[in-house]
Amino acid sequence: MNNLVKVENSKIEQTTILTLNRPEKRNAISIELINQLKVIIEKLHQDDETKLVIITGEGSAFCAGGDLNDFHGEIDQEKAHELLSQMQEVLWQITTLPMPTIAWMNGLARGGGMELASACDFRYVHESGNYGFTQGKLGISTGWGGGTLLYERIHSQEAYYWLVSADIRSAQVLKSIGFAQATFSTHQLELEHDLIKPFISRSLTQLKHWKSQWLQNQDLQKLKTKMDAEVEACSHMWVSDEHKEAVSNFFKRNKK
Ligand SMILES: CCCC(=O)SCCNC(=O)CCNC(=O)[C@H](O)C(C)(C)COP(=O)(O)OP(=O)(O)OC[C@H]1O[C@@H](n2cnc3c(N)ncnc32)[C@H](O)[C@@H]1OP(=O)(O)O
Repeated sequence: MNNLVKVENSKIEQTTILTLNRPEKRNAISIELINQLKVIIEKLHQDDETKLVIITGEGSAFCAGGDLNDFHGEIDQEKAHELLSQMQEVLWQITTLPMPTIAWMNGLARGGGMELASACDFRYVHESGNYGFTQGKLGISTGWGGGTLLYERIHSQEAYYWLVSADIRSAQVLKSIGFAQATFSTHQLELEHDLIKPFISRSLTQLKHWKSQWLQNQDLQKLKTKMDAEVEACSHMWVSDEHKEAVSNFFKRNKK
């Protein structure tokens, strides 16, 4: 089995780094990748030693969103619901992990890649990347619960407008609207990076306490209900002609 998600555990720093590992597909999330992520995140829920989880991508991209070969345009509403639910469950499990999580966005992100980043507690973005909730241009909405999470991360009117406009934004803009906490310029993720050091210099007990406080501050039951509603809404848009055409245009564009 290919490791579509690489897992590195630093015993000294008690940090686990998950690297999406399909650089040739810009780390698009396939069904197989979802299955691997599910197992890894489940294990982290039982982990009493990890202080910090970092999610990043191999190569030039953080994540190009759902793999449009698997999440293709011809599936029916029920199948779309089933597939979207699987990744929504992964996002939910990431959101509720008992330790802090960082999306280390090493490069561009689109669609579901932005949803995945929204499930993390913090987002640090590469200064040369560009980032967009582009679902709107594909005739759908966010569908993994990441739109709901976006409303938790930035001002609600800003979130609303970003989802409608579906525009692609720079790292600087992400920081200015509060989606990203900071930008970085390095191409290598080092645990001694100034953005990561504050986390690993705290004790496990402190970090778990702050994470639990962070989760208590959100109404998790309501959040889950809203994420479920998002999956349902997106699954109905999945079968629209507009969406089918957008997916077909993407593959035609890539064949040129
Ligand atoms: C609820 C989930 C909703 C979703 O996430 S729907 C998907 C949203 N994402 C997208 O629409 C992104 C589509 N991709 C793109 O726009 C561009 O590929 C992107 C990410 C800007 C990267 O551009 P470039 O660096 O120029 O690379 P490229 O276009 O030549 O792509 C390299 C190879 O990766 C593949 N790829 C990129 N994004 C993919 C995707 N989402 N699903 C399936 N395959 C994808 C692309 O087909 C190409 O493969 P190949 O080399 O032609 O075999």
